Amino acid sequence: MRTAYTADQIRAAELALMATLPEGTLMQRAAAGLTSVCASLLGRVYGSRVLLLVGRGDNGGDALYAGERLARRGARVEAILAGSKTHAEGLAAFLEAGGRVVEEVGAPELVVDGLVGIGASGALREPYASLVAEANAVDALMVAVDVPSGVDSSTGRVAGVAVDAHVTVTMGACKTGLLVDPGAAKVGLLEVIDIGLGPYLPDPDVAALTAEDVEGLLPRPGAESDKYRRGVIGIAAGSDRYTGAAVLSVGGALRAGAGMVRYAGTAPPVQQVRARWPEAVVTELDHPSIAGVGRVQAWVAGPGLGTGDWAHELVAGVLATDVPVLLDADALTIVSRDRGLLRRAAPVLITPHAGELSRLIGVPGDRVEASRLEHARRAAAELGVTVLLKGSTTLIAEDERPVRVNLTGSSWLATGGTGDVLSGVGGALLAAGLTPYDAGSCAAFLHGLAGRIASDGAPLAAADVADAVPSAIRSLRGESRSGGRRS
Ligand SMILES: NC(=O)C1=CN([C@@H]2O[C@H](COP(=O)(O)OP(=O)(O)OC[C@H]3O[C@@H](n4cnc5c(N)ncnc54)[C@H](OP(=O)(O)O)[C@@H]3O)[C@@H](O)[C@H]2O)[C@@H](O)CC1
Ligand SMILES: Nc1ncnc2c1ncn2[C@@H]1O[C@H](COP(=O)(O)OP(=O)(O)O)[C@@H](O)[C@H]1O
Ligand SMILES: [K+]
Repeated sequence: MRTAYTADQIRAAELALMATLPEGTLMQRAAAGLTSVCASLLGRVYGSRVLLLVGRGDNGGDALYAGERLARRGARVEAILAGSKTHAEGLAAFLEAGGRVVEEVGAPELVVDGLVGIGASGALREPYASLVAEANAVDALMVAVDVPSGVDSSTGRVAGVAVDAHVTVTMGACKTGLLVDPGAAKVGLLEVIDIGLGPYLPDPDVAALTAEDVEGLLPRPGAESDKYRRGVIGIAAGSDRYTGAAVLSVGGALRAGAGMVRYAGTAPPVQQVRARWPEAVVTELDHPSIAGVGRVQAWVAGPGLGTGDWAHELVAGVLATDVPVLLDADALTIVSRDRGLLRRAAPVLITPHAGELSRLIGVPGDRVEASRLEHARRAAAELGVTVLLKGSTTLIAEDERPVRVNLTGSSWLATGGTGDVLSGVGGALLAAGLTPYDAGSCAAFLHGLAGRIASDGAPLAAADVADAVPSAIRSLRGESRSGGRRS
């Protein structure tokens, strides 16, 4: 499990650790780690040109001490002092080692962003904002110290301009804002420097599953398994107009290892599902009731279903059962108009994108996008359900638990129908007995990995993602060894 923490959590842990150590030890550890990352990026330190952007706080101190070390190894290190004051000891050490203070960005090979770290709040003020815009435009490697300046370390919010880092060297432990978009998109490669914080860290604010975790959570059939025990999933999706959503959701469920898929829909999607997935047991509905579908261990409702009375009645029927339900797409529109439907004893996993979540909690979509973590948490608490918020980083929120962040995925997944596949994958895992929290996190992980495999750097179609889910599951063992990094 990869874990991340808010600025307050990190600060409290640092204070506890600092009390056990001589003054300045932590900053020297941070600077040593930062120097070693910069040195390996530069390849040859001697003669290289490095620019430090130095703010007024300890983030600037880290940069100055790393600048000192690089200067001692023969780099030509310059610093722009952008704060109203500067870390005095760090500056003295930097100057002593031959570092120079400059006013212009110039033409460095590598820029160290030490403007602000966990002490920042709100949009970058001047002169930082202009300096960041200028430095982003320079053709140089950009290394952010602790956090790319402009990214809120606790939430991932980016209120204005932010450093576009190639590498972020973060101290002690990962910060939440480095994993959550829009901030996560500014991080580049993430390097965590061990400064001895481990024993002082509390329960994490957010967590990300690794391939090893998913491997451990996924059910695997054994000698005693049969199709019913592996989990039967019911899928109420598709409509006369949107037949494809049904095919994709059923495909996701079958490829993710459902023991059996029972599909229920009107004649046109039934025809399509039958043709593409003869494995599915289909029920053609002539009225909106799942009464004749047969026993299932979990339901998926919503993809391509429509939002009229017919769909409303069908979704209400699904939610009236006593099994876990995954609601996606049109079912989310239906429950946002009739939230009472969510009052039920068995668990609900909802899988909205930002627009759907905005309708559910009555917050404008751009605000949800800007503060994804806050709104995923809020929806989970307000609605009493598990929320899987889709997007470039997918979040899984449940009241009183660390939010899970998914680190797999590929921007090529931004194409119609991939969400339908995800609903089937999540539903199959619910039917297999995983909790909504684990089913949602594992589904997001596998779906992201399948997206990467299906794409391999080129466009994909949603059906390819479903087809790649078995490869994703097969690759978990290899990924466990390599750490499952985001591409
Ligand atoms: N503690 C430790 O043990 C260790 C800490 N370490 C390092 O220290 C860093 C934290 O240092 P920090 O606390 O000094 O805060 P930091 O982020 O450098 O600067 C905050 C200053 O910036 C300003 N400012 C705020 N918002 C702003 C904005 N929007 N736009 C412009 N300015 C803004 C604000 O100034 P003010 O508004 O008060 O004038 C405030 O004073 C941490 O990230 C890590 O790198 C490591 O060495 C490991 C050991
Ligand atoms: N930029 C992106 N990077 C990674 N994944 C993305 C990106 N955009 C969308 N996705 C993923 O693609 C899927 C899209 O789902 P959704 O919006 O429901 O589409 P649809 O309704 O067409 O199926 C989600 O799993 C989402 O997390
Ligand atoms: K920084």
